[in-house]
Amino acid sequence: MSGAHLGEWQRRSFDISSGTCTPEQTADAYRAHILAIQYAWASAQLSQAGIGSLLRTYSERYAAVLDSDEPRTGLNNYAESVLNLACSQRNHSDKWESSLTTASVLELPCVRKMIQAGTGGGKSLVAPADVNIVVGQESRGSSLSVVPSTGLEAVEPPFKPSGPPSWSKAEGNSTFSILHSATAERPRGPEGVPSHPHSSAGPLARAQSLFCQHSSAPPQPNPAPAGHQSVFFNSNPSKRKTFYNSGGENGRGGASEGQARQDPRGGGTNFKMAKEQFIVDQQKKHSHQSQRAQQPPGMAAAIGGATKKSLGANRPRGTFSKFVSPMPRPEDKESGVGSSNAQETQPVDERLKNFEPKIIELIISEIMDHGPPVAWDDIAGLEFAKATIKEIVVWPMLRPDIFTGLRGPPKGILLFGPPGTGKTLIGKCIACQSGATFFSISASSLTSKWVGEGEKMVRALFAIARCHQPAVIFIDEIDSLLSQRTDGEHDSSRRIKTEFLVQLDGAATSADDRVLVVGATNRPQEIDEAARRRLAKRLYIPLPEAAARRQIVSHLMAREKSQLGEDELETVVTGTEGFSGADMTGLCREAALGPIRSIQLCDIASITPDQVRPILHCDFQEALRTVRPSVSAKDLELYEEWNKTFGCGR
Ligand SMILES: Nc1ncnc2c1ncn2[C@@H]1O[C@H](COP(=O)(O)OP(=O)(O)OP(=O)(O)O)[C@@H](O)[C@H]1O
Ligand SMILES: [Mg+2]
Repeated sequence: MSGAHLGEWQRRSFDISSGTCTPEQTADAYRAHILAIQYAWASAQLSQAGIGSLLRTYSERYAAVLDSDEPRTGLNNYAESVLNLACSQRNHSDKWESSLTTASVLELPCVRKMIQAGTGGGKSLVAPADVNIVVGQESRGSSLSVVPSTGLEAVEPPFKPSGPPSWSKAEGNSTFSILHSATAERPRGPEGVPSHPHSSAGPLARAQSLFCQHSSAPPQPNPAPAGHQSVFFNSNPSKRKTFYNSGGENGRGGASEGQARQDPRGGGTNFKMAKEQFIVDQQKKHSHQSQRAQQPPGMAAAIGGATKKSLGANRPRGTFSKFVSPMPRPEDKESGVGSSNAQETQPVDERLKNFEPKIIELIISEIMDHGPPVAWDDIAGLEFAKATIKEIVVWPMLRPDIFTGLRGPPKGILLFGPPGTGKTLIGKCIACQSGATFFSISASSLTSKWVGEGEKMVRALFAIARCHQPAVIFIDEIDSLLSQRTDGEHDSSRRIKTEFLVQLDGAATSADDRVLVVGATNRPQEIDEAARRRLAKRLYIPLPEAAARRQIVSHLMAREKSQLGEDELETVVTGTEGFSGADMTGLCREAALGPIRSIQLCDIASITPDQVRPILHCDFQEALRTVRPSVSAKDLELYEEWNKTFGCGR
């Protein structure tokens, strides 16, 4: 090593051994050591044996700092960071305070009007069935939502108002005398007394019993019918949760079931608030998705499907999509909800014992996914790249016993070339055809998922991949993950890069591991030189040649109603020199719109699909006027140049 390097090394070693460093500083120092070793290796300053021993020593020390739970010496603060993150989020375990109180109800204009009307001895201004509608509309900001059509039944089901209510000034407050009269008509309990516990209490108490049924009031010996809950949610969060969780096998079942069970009317009402229905619908959808996600990885391959796994782009998003709160909810623990899931994702392998179950769960549940299969024939042209990939990826995965020693496959492949030439498509095809466990991650999801947790995700990703061998880790747009390291860059992204390099071929990887990293990029020149060396097989994915363009057009036209003669096809092919595969697809899409554009506007509503004319050559000619190639000749030169310098093609 050079003198400067050794000096720096010495300074860091003193720092570490001084005992005054924080765990972060110690981890940084070890990381810097590892980098220095790697650079020394790259520039052949150290022997192979020395490198191996040094890397092993410092990787172990680095790992010890990263994985240790000891707050003084370790960095394993994942739970803490997650808690910090989660603290700023509101979720259904937060306390829920209703803004609707007895006082605020009395302040409502409609109630005031009714009071005045009652005081004035006039008749009711509002029909009983409208009461809840008015209350609902006036209580802005209260979380009330009332379905108007359900009327009074939804407010107070056991009441059966027959005829106009009697508005009397009895008991001082005329507003609630309507309740009093209704109480008299309430169905009686077995003892023949009105079942309402406050039948003899003052009107205010009765009003409270109606509007704040289960709030902070002391426990009631004979609770009011559960029908109240559907309208006036109380401010007690635990009961509210019980309400949501009351139905369904998984403890998160629909509100309707719970409601039917609690409904004292016996006959069972189908009344459901819009919010409840929404929750039930979302839960059904969610349980469907999780069933799909829980399919074991090998199963899809066994049924001929692909094991494409994606983190990010293809995942359905939404409030109820697959977000799993990192904090177990108390009721989940009690009911055992999620325990089966947790068991499935428990680290069963020795190698995973140092990783937090949540990270493993995150990678297994979010990175693994299933998608539509792509065959090698779906990729037009690129014969050399396809043959090389089959040789490196597919065969060694199928016959590991033959591909040993010098014949062992490289640990990393880089697919580079202009945009839209099929790099991602090849990734999908590898996923389907290699029979390996396929992890597809986008670099951005690794860097942004949990800030500061990226390197742990990377370590866990490789550890899980090693447990699921043979495995392929596909990283699309890898340049954003492994770009050149600069002085000004963020510390966390530098740590992720270093971790990646260590994992790609450090002491962490054994020669027998069948974990292949496939990176795809259209900016190969931005990739860090250390990463470039590790992605040993660098394959150029060029623009499609004439034969490939012809294949793309005929492949796409075969699925549509089209009439394109051989000569016409040839003119399309010659007219699309410089088009990428994606441009060709775009051209075909544009041409396919030609027959639709030729339909008269007045006919478009009534025409049947059979009456739409086939796609013709003139549609392609028209489309060629608007679709242009997306790759410039200058860009192409850069790729060619990079391929000549670093590529592995012929
Ligand atoms: N060789 C090809 N054969 C068939 N279709 C192709 C080919 N190349 C590209 N396409 C079409 O173009 C679309 C985009 O291709 P893909 O996403 O693989 O490009 P890419 O090389 O990953 O581009 P980028 O660098 O911008 O990510 C594909 O979905 C496919 O429809
Ligand atoms: Mg791509």
